[in-house]
Amino acid sequence: MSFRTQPPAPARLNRCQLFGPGSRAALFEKMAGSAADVINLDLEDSVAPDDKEQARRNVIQAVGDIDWGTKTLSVRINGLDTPWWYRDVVDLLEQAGERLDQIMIPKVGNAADIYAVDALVTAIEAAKGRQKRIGLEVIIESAAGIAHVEEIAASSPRLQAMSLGAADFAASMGMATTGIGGTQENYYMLHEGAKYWSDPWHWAQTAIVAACRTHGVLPVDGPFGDFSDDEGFRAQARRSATLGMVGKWAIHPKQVALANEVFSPSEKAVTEAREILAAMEEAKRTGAGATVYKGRLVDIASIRQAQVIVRQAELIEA
Ligand SMILES: CC(C)(COP(=O)(O)OP(=O)(O)OC[C@H]1O[C@@H](n2cnc3c(N)ncnc32)[C@H](O)[C@@H]1OP(=O)(O)O)[C@@H](O)C(=O)NCCC(=O)NCCSC(=O)C[C@H](O)C(=O)O
Ligand SMILES: [Mg+2]
Repeated sequence: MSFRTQPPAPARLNRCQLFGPGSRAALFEKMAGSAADVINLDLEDSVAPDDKEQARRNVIQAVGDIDWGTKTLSVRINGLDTPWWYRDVVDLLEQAGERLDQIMIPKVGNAADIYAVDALVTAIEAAKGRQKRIGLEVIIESAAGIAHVEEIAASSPRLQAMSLGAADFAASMGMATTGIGGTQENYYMLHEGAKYWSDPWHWAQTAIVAACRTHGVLPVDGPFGDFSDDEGFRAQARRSATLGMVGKWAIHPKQVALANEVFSPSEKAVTEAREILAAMEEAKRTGAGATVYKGRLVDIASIRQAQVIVRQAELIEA
């Protein structure tokens, strides 16, 4: 480990973030009753321009009126290139109750974007005497966002989570697809006449995970657009989990169970992780730094790997 140790990410569940348009107030109770760990009430791209103000009013009322249980409650504001974002922040922080946990900033391009929102949030919190410090989460969904991903991850102590927004990311990068996440038909290698599909989201995901892990932020996979394709969602989510992401968005309620399934370690994985920790305790007792578990090497690094799984299981059990 470097002299500068890796800060822990927020210790809370973030397996699924369920989105719903702020203009569809009838969905809010259903979202609150879902099994998602995080709720994102949207003021941005799922809300038509003419509905922006009503959606903002709906969301402000819903923050206080609905029982959100123990979920993390987040509101996605409009982008900083629009005329709506400052009013989203001002009205939310002046009028919404203390139940609000986070503001999600879309399409961030550099650390200054977060600085601007942080400054506004900080001033309103002080002016209004808000007791709970609002967290921030961001979406990396542009060429600039991924180019500046590390400075964005380091930008504010308020920053809790960072998601990859595959739809806007693809558009900004000029990718030849209208698919939102998942396998892309034309992204393949050819070997002896057979096609082998590769993952065009992989490099952006690993850049996000590395930036997040360096600065103690939760890395999250964004939307999977085809909500009729459960296996496609599972495959995408499993790749994200393998890379170190902690959860995935749901843009339809049927995706919540899929995300929770993939981002909760299986009983078998938890048992193995606990057995590895026990094996290493035993090795330590005998003065060894490495031992054999089920025919394979485990050493001190294996303790850190096993702890990732055990900590996640403990959060779920709590
Ligand atoms: C995708 C939808 C528009 C589909 O809505 P609908 O046609 O109503 O779906 P169903 O009829 O299949 O609904 C079945 C039941 O589930 C309820 N429902 C629907 N959506 C939600 C929801 N989000 N949360 C909770 N419950 C929901 C329906 O009311 C039905 O209930 P019942 O009648 O009692 O059985 C819609 O799901 C939707 O609007 N989804 C969210 C869209 C959204 O928020 N998009 C923004 C995030 S993705 C994005 O922005 C891209 C990203 O930024 C990027 O760039 O990648
Ligand atoms: Mg987007």
